[in-house]
Amino acid sequence: MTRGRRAWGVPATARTTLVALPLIVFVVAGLLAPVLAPADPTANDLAGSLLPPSADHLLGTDQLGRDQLSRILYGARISLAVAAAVLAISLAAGVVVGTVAGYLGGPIDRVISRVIDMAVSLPGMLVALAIIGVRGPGVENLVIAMPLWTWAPYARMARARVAGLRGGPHLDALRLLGAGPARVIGRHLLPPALAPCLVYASTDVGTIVLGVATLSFLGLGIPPPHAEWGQMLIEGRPYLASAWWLAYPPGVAITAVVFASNLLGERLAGGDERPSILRWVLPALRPRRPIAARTAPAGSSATLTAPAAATDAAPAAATDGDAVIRARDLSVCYPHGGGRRRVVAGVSYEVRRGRVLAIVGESGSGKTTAALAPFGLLDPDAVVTGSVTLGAGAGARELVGLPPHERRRVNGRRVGVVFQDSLAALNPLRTVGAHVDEAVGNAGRGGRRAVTRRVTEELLRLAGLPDPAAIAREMPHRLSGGMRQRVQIAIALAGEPEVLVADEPTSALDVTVQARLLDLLGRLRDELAMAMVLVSHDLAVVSRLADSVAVMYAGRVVESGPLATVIENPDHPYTRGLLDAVPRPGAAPGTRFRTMPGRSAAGPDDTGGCAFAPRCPIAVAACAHDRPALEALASAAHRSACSRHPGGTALLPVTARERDGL
Ligand SMILES: Nc1ncnc2c1ncn2[C@@H]1O[C@H](COP(=O)(O)OP(=O)(O)OP(=O)(O)O)[C@@H](O)[C@H]1O
Repeated sequence: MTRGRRAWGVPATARTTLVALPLIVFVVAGLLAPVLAPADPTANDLAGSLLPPSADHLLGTDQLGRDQLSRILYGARISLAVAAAVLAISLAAGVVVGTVAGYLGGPIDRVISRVIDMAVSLPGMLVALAIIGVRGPGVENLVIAMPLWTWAPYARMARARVAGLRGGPHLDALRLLGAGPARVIGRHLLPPALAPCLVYASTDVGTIVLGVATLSFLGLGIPPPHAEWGQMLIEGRPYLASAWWLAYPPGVAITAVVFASNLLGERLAGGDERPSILRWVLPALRPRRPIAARTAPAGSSATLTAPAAATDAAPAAATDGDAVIRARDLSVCYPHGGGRRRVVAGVSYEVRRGRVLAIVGESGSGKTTAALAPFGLLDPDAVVTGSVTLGAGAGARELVGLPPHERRRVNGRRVGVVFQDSLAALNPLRTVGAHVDEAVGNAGRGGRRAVTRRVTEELLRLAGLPDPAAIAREMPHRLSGGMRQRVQIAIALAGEPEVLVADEPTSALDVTVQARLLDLLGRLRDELAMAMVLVSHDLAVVSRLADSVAVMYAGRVVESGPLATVIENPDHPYTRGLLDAVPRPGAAPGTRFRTMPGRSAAGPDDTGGCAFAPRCPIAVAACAHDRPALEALASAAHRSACSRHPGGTALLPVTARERDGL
């Protein structure tokens, strides 16, 4: 049966309420006990002892003449208050400890995980007995003793949830916004960690109520004369045969609460019905109709289109010497088998204001790593070397090796990033508006709530989203993929960045939405004169937007230059292979696109010669051991790393400046 549907004509919410009804009744009864109870639950009346149920005493009286109904009502108050206190402590301690362990990972996580394992394996009731045995019975000691074993399952659940989220693009996006660990944990990891714990807590209510009753039954819980259900059970036990109304009502109350809490927990865990916070956390469990974008349709981006004019001609906003980002000899290593393995080697590029550099290559060629390395967005164990300068003159900043607190002043302000997986990059718990508000605040462009929201709506409008006020109130999963990418663009624009990095921004979208998004990026580039780095495996996509291109293979740039030159006169056999695999204008109907044989080589240092040689149709023996350098061709800006130069263009001598730039 589909979740949320009616069974026997009863809606899911009504069935959940029905299941939870005994719990709800006792919570309300406990809260209203001073109003509802007909008598003082501790007032003795020996003349009226052991009276059976009657109109005066609906549940009779006990051996001291105390009204049983009043004691049941006050018993609910005490049992559920202790359960609430124990749950609050266990939840808070467990979720915080588990979240910190899951977030930090490494040795701290391992130590905390062992402690959690030990706490879970302890016989909880024995621990509570030992502590109460030393400290004595009483509400306070119960509240101290019980969380000592009840916190551990929450910690385990929270740790598992956060460890699963730790490496996600959503956290990369937050780091990019300049969020510190406290903000990441507090705002973005605690809520999802809390969700499964809340489901478990609904079951735990019954366990704790039963535990309190058991301890009271053993004389170690709530001491007399307090009305407590376990206490009432022990007092009624000798009268089971003669005065059944003493032991049965508290027994029924305990059973009802335990059953209701277990059934409720089961329903919530099964996803049949969720309180609102869980609905935010697990949005995928409900079928949703994405809101359709209302922007005008555009043409397909599936064909390769060379720019009309040679792309050396800068857009109006750009002037020579406007380089906003310059990477020199950028390399990235990861720990590997006791040593290090380079995955990107000696990459150099520069992008000027109002220009777009596309980094293209097959999967695993290192394009994302080369594009994100300057901004500290790789895994923490990545070792980045070389130099990347952001800006020019007095505002220039070296990004490689920037300490985290200084990086926070760059990311989200001077640099914006659009990630490939828009759903993963956005927090499913927060509205679109909250995401953009945060980016606006971080960029120092916010103010009072209403002012920030106005800026947010302006950014959403700039990103081409219709009805920004309504979109701001939506949750990310309610939007289509194209709209979520526009939200990411709005977030990236919040700091009016000098550089926008878009990592495969359109690869999950259909061609029409892809084309609209690329047009939007092109418009923003022109209007805001940003430098853009566009990462893509698809030359057809980049041909729509890029001015220059760097083709990467096995962690190295193998060809670079103005887009029109590279497309019309490719030199490297790998670039030719990429071009042969996409539709080109003027291709005869029925033309078959060729795919390159073989698979991409693993890394830049895996072979002594040209990494592409094993797949190259024109390789000669020397290619296997001589690694060709990136050399300038007929135009100094067009460079290729192939010793055979199948483009047939003459080689120019390379100056030191040219060797370092595009
Ligand atoms: N955390 C990591 N640890 C070790 N190696 C990594 C790590 N991240 C990436 N790599 C390696 O770096 C190389 C380049 O990866 P990268 O993601 O930059 O490639 P890509 O060209 O962007 O591919 P894709 O389009 O599939 O993302 C790959 O060989 C990849 O396995």
